[in-house]
Amino acid sequence: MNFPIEKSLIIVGSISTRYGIKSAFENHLPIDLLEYRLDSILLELSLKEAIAELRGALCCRSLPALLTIRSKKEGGLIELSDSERSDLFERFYPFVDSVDLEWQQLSKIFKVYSLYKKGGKKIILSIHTLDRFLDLDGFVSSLPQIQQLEPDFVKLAVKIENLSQLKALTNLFFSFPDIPWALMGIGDYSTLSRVVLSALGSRLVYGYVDKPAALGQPSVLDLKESFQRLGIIKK
Ligand SMILES: O=C1C[C@@](O)(C(=O)O)C[C@@H](O)[C@@H]1O
Repeated sequence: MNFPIEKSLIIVGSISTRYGIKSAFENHLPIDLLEYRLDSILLELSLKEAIAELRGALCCRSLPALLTIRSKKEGGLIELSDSERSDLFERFYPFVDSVDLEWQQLSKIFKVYSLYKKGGKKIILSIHTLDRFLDLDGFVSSLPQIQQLEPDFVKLAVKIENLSQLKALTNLFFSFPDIPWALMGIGDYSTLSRVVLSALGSRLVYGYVDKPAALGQPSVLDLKESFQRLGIIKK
């Protein structure tokens, strides 16, 4: 299935529950890409059940799919070893169109990156700081290494506690205009940050399909309503 790489703003719908797997294709949601948070889905289903349900949904998908399996260190919801995560990423490789990998943990599952990259699937390299704002200087110093890996998107999902932090994040667009950014805030400024950052050029914006996957994450329906009202996307 084709990843909508040509779109300037890609709306990603996060699915975290069994209900979400079942309902996503039936509802006509304003989504360009479905994110499957397997670490969250595994709270409700056994591994065997989750694999069966997800494969069933993905083999006849009508929207491109993104696979995310976060470890606890990356803000994930269940404890999975690096080899368990690698195994799951490999099993679902034929059924998804893109993958989200945490930059700081990449060396532990580098073979997953190589597999997806060689297969031409889209790669999102992410950094999450769910409980604090990012050390921007530290991040900028690691940008050359990140760029060497040629990710399709560089994603930052960080807690924003005041407007100066939001402003600091927006500076990345002007300092590094050639990077395909996916920038978003978590917490009280979650929705405002997604509106501002999407208007300025963030390529991916996340909302939830079934339940919030992060503090303050808006629903995809709320995002669409705000974006249309403000003229960020057409009605
Ligand atoms: O990294 C992200 C962004 C996110 O944390 C959000 O804030 O919308 C939601 C997660 O499911 C996704 O993997």
